[in-house]
Amino acid sequence: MSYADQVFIDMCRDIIENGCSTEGEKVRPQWEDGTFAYTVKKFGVVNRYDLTKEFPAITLRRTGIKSAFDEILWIWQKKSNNIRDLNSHIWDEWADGDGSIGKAYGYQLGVKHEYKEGMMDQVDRVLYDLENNPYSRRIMTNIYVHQDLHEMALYPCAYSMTFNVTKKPDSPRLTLNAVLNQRSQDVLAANNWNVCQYALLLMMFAQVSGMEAGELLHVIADAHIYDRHIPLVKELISRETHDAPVVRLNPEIRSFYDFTVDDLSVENYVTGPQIKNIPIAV
Ligand SMILES: Nc1nc(=O)c2c([nH]1)NC[C@@H]1CN(c3ccc(C(=O)N[C@@H](CCC(=O)O)C(=O)O)cc3)CN21
Ligand SMILES: O=c1ccn([C@H]2C[C@H](O)[C@@H](COP(=O)(O)O)O2)c(=O)[nH]1
Repeated sequence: MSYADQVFIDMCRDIIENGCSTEGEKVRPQWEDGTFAYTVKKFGVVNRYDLTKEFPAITLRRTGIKSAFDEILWIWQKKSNNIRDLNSHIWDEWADGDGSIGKAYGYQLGVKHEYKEGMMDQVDRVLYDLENNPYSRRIMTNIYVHQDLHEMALYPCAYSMTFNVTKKPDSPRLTLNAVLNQRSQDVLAANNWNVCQYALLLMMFAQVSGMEAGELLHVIADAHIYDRHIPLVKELISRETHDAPVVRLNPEIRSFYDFTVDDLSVENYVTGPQIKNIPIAV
């Protein structure tokens, strides 16, 4: 069993057995047929993944690691808010006629801000600090920008990364760790998707900064399972599991902006069958 399988199974059991239901309450999302999408939820789920041990992919079903990587490049590297720059269709429901999802995700990461060192966006600020000031405790991004929320198709869910550098006693390389703060998590559709994405982001930032990728701490305020997902999750967590896949980035890439989807390799990814057509609450 992969470590991520264990974390995922424990989290789902805890939500189903001890979570609170929003049934009959005032909720925002709806199913395609217009009925309200209620959830069973837990407040404050915290999961820790050590990337020096294995890649945090579940094997209960296949996480689209390549598509997840493509989306993280769309947000963090292309800094795009247009679905035409994305190779999957996961954002189609939230895009306008021109393909834009508004001032969300990639848009915010591309906004330049004034610092003492000059004008930089949040991504370049992180890369600058990792190179010049790795022990800073101020290396973080935040895309939950209140003044722009009214122009976002969906408010950012995974909204902040805090990077923190540590050193092992006998290692020449520094270790890059990160906290991913997420206000809201659709556990079936996107938990492992988000975990794999931010693990890959941490690996990319570590590599181009000459560091080793260490721990990813995932802090989720509202971890929920949608009502129509409950039977799917129950079946999913009863499946047999496998060892974690081996996931590598092309070690020759030296600049964050040079990574492409072809620089990701996923080997030995043995999984259970895909759950086809998971309904997504909009
Ligand atoms: N209710 C809801 N849940 C979400 O997870 C979610 C939203 N809304 N709104 C915006 C984005 C879109 N996200 C999504 C949407 C769909 C998949 C999805 O269907 N994934 C497929 C694989 C897709 C692929 O590999 O290309 C899966 O099987 O998990 C993943 C993330 C995450 N976000
Ligand atoms: O990266 C993502 C993006 C979205 N989600 C989920 C979490 C919620 O189920 C919905 C957003 O609805 P809100 O009412 O705005 O919380 O999308 C995710 O898990 N991961």
